[in-house]
Amino acid sequence: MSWDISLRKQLRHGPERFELDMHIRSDAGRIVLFGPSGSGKTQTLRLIAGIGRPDAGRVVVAEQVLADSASGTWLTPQQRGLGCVFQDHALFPHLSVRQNIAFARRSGWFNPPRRIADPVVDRWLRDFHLQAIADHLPHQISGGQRQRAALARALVHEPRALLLDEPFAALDRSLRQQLRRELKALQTDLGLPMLLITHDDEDVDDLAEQVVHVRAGRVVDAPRGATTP
Ligand SMILES: Nc1ncnc2c1ncn2[C@@H]1O[C@H](COP(=O)(O)OP(=O)(O)OP(=O)(O)O)[C@@H](O)[C@H]1O
Repeated sequence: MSWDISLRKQLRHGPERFELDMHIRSDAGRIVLFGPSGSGKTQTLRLIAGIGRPDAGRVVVAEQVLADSASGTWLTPQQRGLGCVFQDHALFPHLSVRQNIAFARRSGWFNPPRRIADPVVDRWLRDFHLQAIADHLPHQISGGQRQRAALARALVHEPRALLLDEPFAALDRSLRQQLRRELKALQTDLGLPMLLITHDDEDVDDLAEQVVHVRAGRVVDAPRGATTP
């Protein structure tokens, strides 16, 4: 089983409450979480990644138990070995593209040297067509190149699965299509389970092996008129 997720959490913001009660069991390589704004998609991804604890639940990814409230199992985000690209996970602005990718390979907090030589980093720079701008800082490159660099950084430590929160947001249509193709090929080649959040029908059509429709913190049957792959 690629994904066996069961999460319950109550979020409070002043007088408002939000109940997340999310259950996903699937063998699909590429799952898309699809639903309106505020329906709980990002919270689900964060809890799978280990950023915050559920009130109760279980996270099993690629047969590995990453969290299980019944047995008290709790792996930290680092121990989970997941590759994450969140909307707010910007690249480090003071590090070059090469250093940003290399950073994910290091266990300490020291910045990698500017001229770091690492064949694994070179491989991902090559695969994501980033060699020419490897020594540029994030503000010196395009949005598409930044997205590619963030994906390369998520992949460089050979994660057991990929979690992507709107990875193509803010890209133009042709760049989205190109990155979708690259991501799909990569996922197929590596056999890496991938869970992706999107609002874009074309992402759903092109990428989803399975669409999980989310409403008000829960999985629902495909609503009438919803996109199906
Ligand atoms: N830190 C928090 N404390 C309390 N409530 C929160 C917190 N973060 C999010 N929420 C609430 O949880 C609900 C789900 O938020 P979430 O970010 O998961 O939605 P989403 O489906 O990813 O939305 P979007 O598509 O706009 O990114 C929302 O109602 C939001 O207001």
